[in-house]
Amino acid sequence: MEPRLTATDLACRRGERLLFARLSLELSSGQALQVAGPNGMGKSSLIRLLAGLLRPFAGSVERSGQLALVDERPALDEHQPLGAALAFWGALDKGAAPLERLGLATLIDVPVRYLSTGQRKRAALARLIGQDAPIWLLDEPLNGLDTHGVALVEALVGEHCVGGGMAVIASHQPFTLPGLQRLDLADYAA
Ligand SMILES: Nc1ncnc2c1ncn2[C@@H]1O[C@H](COP(=O)(O)OP(=O)(O)OP(=O)(O)O)[C@@H](O)[C@H]1O
Repeated sequence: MEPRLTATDLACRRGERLLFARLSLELSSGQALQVAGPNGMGKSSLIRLLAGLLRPFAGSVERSGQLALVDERPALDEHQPLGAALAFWGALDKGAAPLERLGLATLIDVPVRYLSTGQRKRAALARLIGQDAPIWLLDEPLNGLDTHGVALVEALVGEHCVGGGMAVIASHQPFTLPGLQRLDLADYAA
């Protein structure tokens, strides 16, 4: 089955505030979309709506295909060495995480709590790839990464899409990818 992600007439309310409304999007195999907008516009909220973790105030989200989410919480045991923490998920996941390419191979004995921000982000990417899901939802995937890390994420997303996957990238930073679509949340402010 072809992966697909469709949002129709979405509105999002957090607390008493309506953040955005009348937002529709449709992504299919091979496509990537950057969600941009200033702090607090609701980029993270949109990612969580698309993931099914938040209920829309109005509208609907339809999805076919497994999804994998990267946000600021990598869901790795802080007390375990990185290798063991990743192995926990590796036993459940279908794919293999490219530790060497992600710059993690020399860190497998380091407890997760000692990892730097960028190293944590790389570990989250290892989990993302391990999940082997066609739909990637990436909330600020470039945070904490150096220029080499940024280029790596751009390359990984490009390869994922060429391989038939799709990605939604919430980021206020420039993201370089051929054919990248763009949605500015400010255009949907309620
Ligand atoms: N549980 C909540 N209850 C009430 N308001 C919330 C809740 N969670 C988030 N908000 C508010 O919703 C707004 C949007 O938050 P969100 O994290 O989606 O924004 P964002 O565009 O991702 O911001 P940033 O770029 O700063 O990460 C913010 O004003 C935030 O304070």
